[in-house]
Amino acid sequence: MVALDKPDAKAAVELADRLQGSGCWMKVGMELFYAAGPAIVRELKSKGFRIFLDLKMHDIPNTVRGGARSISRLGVDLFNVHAAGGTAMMEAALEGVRDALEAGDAERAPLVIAVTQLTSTSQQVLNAEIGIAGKLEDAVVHYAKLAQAAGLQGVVASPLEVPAIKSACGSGFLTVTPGIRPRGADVGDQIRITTPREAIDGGTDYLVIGRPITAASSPQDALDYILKEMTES
Ligand SMILES: O=c1ccn([C@@H]2O[C@H](COP(=O)(O)O)[C@@H](O)[C@H]2O)c(=O)[nH]1
Repeated sequence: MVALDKPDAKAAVELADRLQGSGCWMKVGMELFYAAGPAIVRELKSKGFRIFLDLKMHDIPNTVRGGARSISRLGVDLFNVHAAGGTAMMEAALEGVRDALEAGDAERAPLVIAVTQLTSTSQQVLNAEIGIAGKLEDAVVHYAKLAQAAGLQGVVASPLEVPAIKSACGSGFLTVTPGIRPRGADVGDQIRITTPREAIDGGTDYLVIGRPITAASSPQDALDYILKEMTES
């Protein structure tokens, strides 16, 4: 999944066009969606891309239900909420999807997954700033189990936590993992990272990669390099 973190529709579509035929999903996050709105989702869908709408909803259940209803009408393939919003909020997201289907406003149900702990969060920040005690991996697994019990199909986590999530929730529970950095790439604000190859070896289902592709002088070459690294034995 390529994180299309671009400031406007023009820049996003130019980049997506260069990655046509790669088989990649496009991840539309806050920067692009707040600038370009639902139209960018429709445009990318019309070009054949599968879409992860990464808006990380975190609000009261009624608001999330309405948000999920609207997102489902857009025809995205996957969207997310924060597991920290709790069970009632996650269940409300699924109710919103059902509302849209029952009203005939959506053809298919998008997958709904939950953010566990952001990949920019360190063990130290989790304990000392956020105020959650214990091991970060345990907090991630706790959120994953909560999301699964609420009926969600998977979670966003670091690839480092995938083996623990799969062991707690089963291999069919989806893991979508940002925090991917090819060897030698600029780490930026990411803390819990692996290489693409390590993420695959750890059993992740979907890799989310932004700047290592989108900030490269040739995004196509950067993607090819990553795909090669992923498939080499
Ligand atoms: O825990 C999370 C949740 C979401 N993200 C998003 O993934 C991409 C990563 O981009 P890079 O440029 O490869 O760092 C970005 O859109 C984040 O909003 C995340 O990184 N961590």
